[in-house]
Amino acid sequence: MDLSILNDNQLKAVKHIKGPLSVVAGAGSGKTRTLTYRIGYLINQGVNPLSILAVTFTNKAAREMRERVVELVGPKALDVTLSTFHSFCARFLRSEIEYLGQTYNRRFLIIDEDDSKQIIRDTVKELNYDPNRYNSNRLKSLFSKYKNGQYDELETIEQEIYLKYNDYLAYNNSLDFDDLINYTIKILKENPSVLAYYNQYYEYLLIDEFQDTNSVQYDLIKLLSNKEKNVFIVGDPDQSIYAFRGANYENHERFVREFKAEVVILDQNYRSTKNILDAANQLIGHNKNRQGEKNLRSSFDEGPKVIYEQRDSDKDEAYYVARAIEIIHQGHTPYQNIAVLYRSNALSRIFEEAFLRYNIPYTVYGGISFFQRKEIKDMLSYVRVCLFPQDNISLKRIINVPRRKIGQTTITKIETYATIHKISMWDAIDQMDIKGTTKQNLLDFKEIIIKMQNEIARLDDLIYVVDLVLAISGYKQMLNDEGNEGKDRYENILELKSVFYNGAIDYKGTNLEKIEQILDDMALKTDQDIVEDKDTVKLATIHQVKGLEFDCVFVVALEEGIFPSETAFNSGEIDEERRICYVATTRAKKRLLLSCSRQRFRFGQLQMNAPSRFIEEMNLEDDRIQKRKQVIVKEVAPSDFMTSSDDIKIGDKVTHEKYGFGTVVQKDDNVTRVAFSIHHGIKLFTNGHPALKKVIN
Ligand SMILES: Nc1ncnc2c1ncn2[C@@H]1O[C@H](COP(=O)(O)OP(=O)(O)OP(=O)(O)O)[C@@H](O)[C@H]1O
Ligand SMILES: [Mg+2]
Repeated sequence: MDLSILNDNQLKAVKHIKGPLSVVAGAGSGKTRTLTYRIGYLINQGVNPLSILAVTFTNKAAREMRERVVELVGPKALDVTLSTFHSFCARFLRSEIEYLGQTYNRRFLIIDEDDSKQIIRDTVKELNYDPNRYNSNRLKSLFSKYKNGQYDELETIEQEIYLKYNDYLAYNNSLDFDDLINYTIKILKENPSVLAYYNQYYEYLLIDEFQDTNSVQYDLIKLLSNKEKNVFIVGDPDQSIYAFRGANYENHERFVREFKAEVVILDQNYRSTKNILDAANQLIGHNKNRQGEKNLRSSFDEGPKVIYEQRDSDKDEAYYVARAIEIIHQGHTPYQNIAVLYRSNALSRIFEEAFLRYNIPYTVYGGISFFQRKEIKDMLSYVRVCLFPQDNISLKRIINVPRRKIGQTTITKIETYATIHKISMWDAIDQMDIKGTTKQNLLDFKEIIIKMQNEIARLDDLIYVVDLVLAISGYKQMLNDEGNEGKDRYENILELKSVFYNGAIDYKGTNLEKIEQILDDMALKTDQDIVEDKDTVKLATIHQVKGLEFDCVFVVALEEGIFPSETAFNSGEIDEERRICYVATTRAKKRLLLSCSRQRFRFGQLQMNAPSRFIEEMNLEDDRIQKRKQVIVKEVAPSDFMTSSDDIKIGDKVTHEKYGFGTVVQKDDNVTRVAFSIHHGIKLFTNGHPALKKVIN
């Protein structure tokens, strides 16, 4: 292992063996690299790889880190536990969940966000509450916050839904993502012998992207660390962008305080050119209450200037980006080294259209992810039911897909019977008294599953699991009958084969044991995990590219109301938005292009937006930005306006005593929305508000 490529502070961190250490460092300063080398260094110093637990933010990052460490020290590194918090907890619970008592057993199902929402919807319906008022999206995020300790109390009806939702999960031996972490903590807290075992087992903990841990994860780290406290955390408080999930950038200081940790600061950036880094540093300098303020230095020349472009319409902006990509691509930058980043998923569409037109190959992160597709979930549910026929949630998904004349009424009847008799639906089918053909249809279904079970157990290569399920279930026939759309879905399913293929290599044990691990992995996939390394331009939200880097980055739709987002009202939230923008700009290695548009269709309405304040804050050397500052000042000359404000309509120019010149961007029955200059952003007024004066051109 060659340590000479590390700088002094990196080396100091890598060589730190005993006791807690916090590496606080800016973007691209080699935090992740330092953590990777430290794992290698520990192993070289004779530390048992089994006693090392390293936590990364995504499964993909974990896989890449494992590959790197294997390169550094060889196959011994395969024994290191390298996973996300959720995967670690899933693994822990697969062996320890029975400590929770009767309700759960090891064969639990991990349900994803969509499943959770569906169960909440069903619960609200069953309790006869208004599904609009008790909207499943809102409740899901509320329950999640509640489970994470971000909320102290739920209102009475919410509490009722919450309890019933949890009962349903427990009854069906299933856990949502939040449960994974909470139950792990619960077991460790309540069972000193289990805690002692894990404390003895894991002697070294390493956490990447520490700035995005929430308090529950923090508690878990604390529990897992034994009295030696060999805890190594790396992170950048300026890149903390998961406040909405309870992440707290102050955890760094808390860690240093509570663990009495040593601190190492890295301030040499090895990713971006000087121009890019200057812009990023200027931007983040506007945040108040920064923790561990640092001044990042670039290791490179100035490089090309950061480019800023404002277009008249969102479509124009997308075409501008497409053309720029073509030029950059012709200059020998592969598509895969280019990323287009935006604040929220909905903004991708207009760029996709432009890329299609220009024949630019692209991949969108997120959206409907591969593993959320119906056909993929159906396939996995079949496999689940083969492994665990008692899994009601999976069984319900596929019992009548393809159609087997088993209607919703029958399914509900079986479920009710099963609940009353405290048995699974699978067992209920045998015991229930059902008439004629329906009974036969149900028995036929069971027969299909039993046949699959037998065949899967006998397979000598797991790559055939998918074909087998497709054929025996009749799913393939069903897709065949669907024509073109069926063909697409069939192709998606074929992609699953590689997952089983890889899983078969990665895991040991019987077919069933391997499949069990593969299913867990898939349940815990994140957006970053899905995108393959094809030569395509990556379209992504900023949250999805944390920790990654690209030669060329476009940050688009940089407009007041979009980025910073309209919902970020107070200065704390604006600071979070600014950190998100900082993450975006620091993904770029060589080129950074910022763009926005004057008009944009959003939520079905035409909206006028001012350029984001963040552009000005980057202090770019760009005449147009300087000129715009002057224009704004000039346009608020007080003599040009009349006083009536009743007839203000969308597109009108207005002025306000405090906010100056602005444009009306939206108006409904009650409210007028006005976009002011970058300093003030979008403001809301009741219609006819006297403070708004229309400007006569
Ligand atoms: N000492 C070094 N010499 C040369 N290159 C380095 C050095 N340290 C790190 N790098 C390179 O710098 C880039 C950024 O490193 P890395 O991703 O580890 O930074 P990071 O601090 O984790 O960034 P982020 O804050 O975005 O997570 C990588 O391409 C890495 O290989
Ligand atoms: Mg990193």
